[in-house]
Amino acid sequence: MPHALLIKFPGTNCDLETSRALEAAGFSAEVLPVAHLEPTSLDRAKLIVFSGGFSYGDYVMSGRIAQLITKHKLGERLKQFVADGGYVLGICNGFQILTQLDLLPRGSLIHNNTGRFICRWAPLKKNGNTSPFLKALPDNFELPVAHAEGRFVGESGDAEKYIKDGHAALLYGKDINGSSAQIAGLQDDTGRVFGLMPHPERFIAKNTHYDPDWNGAEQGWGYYLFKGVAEAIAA
Ligand SMILES: NC(=O)CC[C@H](N)C(=O)O
Repeated sequence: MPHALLIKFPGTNCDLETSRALEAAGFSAEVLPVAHLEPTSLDRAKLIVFSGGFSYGDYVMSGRIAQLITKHKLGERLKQFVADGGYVLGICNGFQILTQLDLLPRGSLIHNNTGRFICRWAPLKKNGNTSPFLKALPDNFELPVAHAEGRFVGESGDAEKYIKDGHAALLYGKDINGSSAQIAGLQDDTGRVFGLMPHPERFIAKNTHYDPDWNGAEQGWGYYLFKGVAEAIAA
């Protein structure tokens, strides 16, 4: 059974449902408070997860303090983990944290163009089919979003470049927060590092969707994201 390590910060609040989702997809899941994190904590893991929430109260900007502390605690270990074939998933606040850990293409998640926290179902679409995290999902699906700082921005021309080169693996089906090129999720060159603003862990049971029979899938769409990466790791 592959081992998943979820790193929890003060203010992380999606760790319980995320570890349940990981277990449903066949992982053994460990939630580790950042105070206990050391470079050797990564040794057993095949997947590192940064889950959703409000790490350090979203002070400075979402994810920023957690990035600094993670870098300080792990040094180069996280990069080495990926270079050795490990997988990293950042969900919502976890994606915000991942943006400055030098594991994903450049860009930031800033306040939604509405100026408000948004909490809703979001239509999503895959951009190509290179992400192991999205392999088990259809081209179009929905997941819940819940964020104030979910608007992806890059330097001039970067968002369009990420669409073309496939780094932008997941897009919104319509504009919900002002994200450049409607980017909802980004991956690295290997596809083993993936961050997304929507919450797959909130849609595991299909009856939590407003139309449970939509597309006739057995489970909620979020389940297939965790399943996809479990299958990639097993392959
Ligand atoms: N649910 C989340 O992880 C999102 C919270 C996030 N820190 C925000 O932008 O509001």
